[in-house]
Amino acid sequence: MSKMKIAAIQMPTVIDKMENVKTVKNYLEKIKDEKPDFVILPEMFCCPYQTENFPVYAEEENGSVWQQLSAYAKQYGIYLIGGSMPEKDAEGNVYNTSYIFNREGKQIGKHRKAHLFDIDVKGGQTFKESDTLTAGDRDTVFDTEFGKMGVMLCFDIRFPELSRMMVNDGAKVIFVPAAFNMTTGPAHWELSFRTRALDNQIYMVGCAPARDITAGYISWGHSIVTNPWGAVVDMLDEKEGILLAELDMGYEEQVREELPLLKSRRKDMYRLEKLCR
Ligand SMILES: NC(=O)CC(=O)C(=O)O
Repeated sequence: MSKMKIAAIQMPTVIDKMENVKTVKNYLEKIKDEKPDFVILPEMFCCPYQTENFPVYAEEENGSVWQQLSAYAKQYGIYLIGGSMPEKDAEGNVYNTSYIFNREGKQIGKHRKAHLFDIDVKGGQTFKESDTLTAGDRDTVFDTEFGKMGVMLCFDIRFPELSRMMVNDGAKVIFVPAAFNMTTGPAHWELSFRTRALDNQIYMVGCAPARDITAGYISWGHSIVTNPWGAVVDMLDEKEGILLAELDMGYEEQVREELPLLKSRRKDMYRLEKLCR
């Protein structure tokens, strides 16, 4: 199958965890006639994005939010990239985790954010995920009838090594639940999605929370799809809404043939010890 339909739900995040889960259901109901193959939610879609909230909202895998997402994937017959939520493990570590469900509601992937968002921009955004979160340690690629797909979380996009690992593992599209802010958003959001799409000749799909100017962390919004040529297919503004797009895997192959960047890599020259120091 060459063409797949995606929907990115740019929803608001409110304090009541399960209210956010209901919002997902309302959106799925609204878009069901569009018959999307993949639906993606924003980073921390059910937990206001603040470090002190992560341990409080955290659930173990199979918890109440997980159960609902699994049920929605099955009910609507979609692949659901469940944005992200705080996950706690048996040792009490908390991760920023994206669960991925197939059309039967079975979990087929799980990504724990590997690069924690610790920044301190003078006169701009300060944030320290590592105050309450533990980092994941692997890339995430899963199988579908359209080929392999990848998921990474927000700050992960800034590290080209991770997307390249996923493409080497066969990812045809990279889904990115994310929440840039009013400092990094205008500067780097579109640029990051276009760059990763261009250097990997791949579709990138970003889904952000809708902007709430009263929130402790203000989301940039602008959910986006970029294509293997590095162009923007579509992008929302900051308001609540849905981005629907068709991704053509045939076009991806065509770009990779016409401009053979992946094939022309000097693998004989690149050295792990030079890339990782
Ligand atoms: N939530 C984030 O990880 C934000 C981010 O990556 C950014 O650059 O902003």
